[in-house]
Amino acid sequence: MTESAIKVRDLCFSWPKGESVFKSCSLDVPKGQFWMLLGTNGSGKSTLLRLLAGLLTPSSGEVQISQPVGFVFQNPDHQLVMPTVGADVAFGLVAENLPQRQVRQRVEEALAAVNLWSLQRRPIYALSGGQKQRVAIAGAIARRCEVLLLDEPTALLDPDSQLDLVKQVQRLVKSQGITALWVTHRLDELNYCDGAFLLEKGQLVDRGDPDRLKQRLMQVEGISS
Ligand SMILES: Nc1ncnc2c1ncn2[C@@H]1O[C@H](COP(=O)(O)OP(=O)(O)OP(=O)(O)O)[C@@H](O)[C@H]1O
Repeated sequence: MTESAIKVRDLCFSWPKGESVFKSCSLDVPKGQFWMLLGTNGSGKSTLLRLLAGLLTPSSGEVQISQPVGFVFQNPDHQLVMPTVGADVAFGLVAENLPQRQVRQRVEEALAAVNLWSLQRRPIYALSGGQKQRVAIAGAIARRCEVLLLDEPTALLDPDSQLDLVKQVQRLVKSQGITALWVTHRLDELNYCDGAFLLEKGQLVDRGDPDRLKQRLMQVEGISS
């Protein structure tokens, strides 16, 4: 049987004022695969990612996720904190207290993995939106993250950069054995993943083959292929 990097069982979650988001949600993401999470506005996609990352605590149920976990937000300006590319990736390693030489090596490897090695000294403000998202991903790779959670990482990117980023993550999953869960509204991004979940009002109503889910959503939205 395939090993799961993310395993959720009977997850329940309500906001403090009592608004229930998940009543009994269960899912598995196989290790080393790239899965996407789709659903209408307010269906609970971001809340689920935050529960998986441990940023929110379930009311009940179980979340098992391979550690360490990296999180990529919709807006990279909310997570890049240092003045230059190399310094930002290195900043994520501070807690590990590694020797300087090892930090440098990990930063260089991670930036090479996202094709940004030559921009190590570039100020963050001088990067495009897509390059900033790749710096955020490099931060997770430098920390040797087993799982990458990406919350609409292409929402603020132009169409070419959107597809570049999704292809980049597909390559990383294959080359580094990372498991990725990517939230999106864009059906063309489904062409790059191994599987997808469809969330409706906190319930997983479909899961599996991305092409089938794409067809289903195109019918709902009245788009012809
Ligand atoms: N901080 C919060 N406090 C209370 N309710 C919240 C909070 N954040 C989100 N919600 C509510 O939780 C539900 C799920 O929201 P969530 O942001 O997870 O949906 P989503 O599927 O990611 O939506 P979108 O596609 O619009 O980003 C919604 O009803 C939303 O109004």
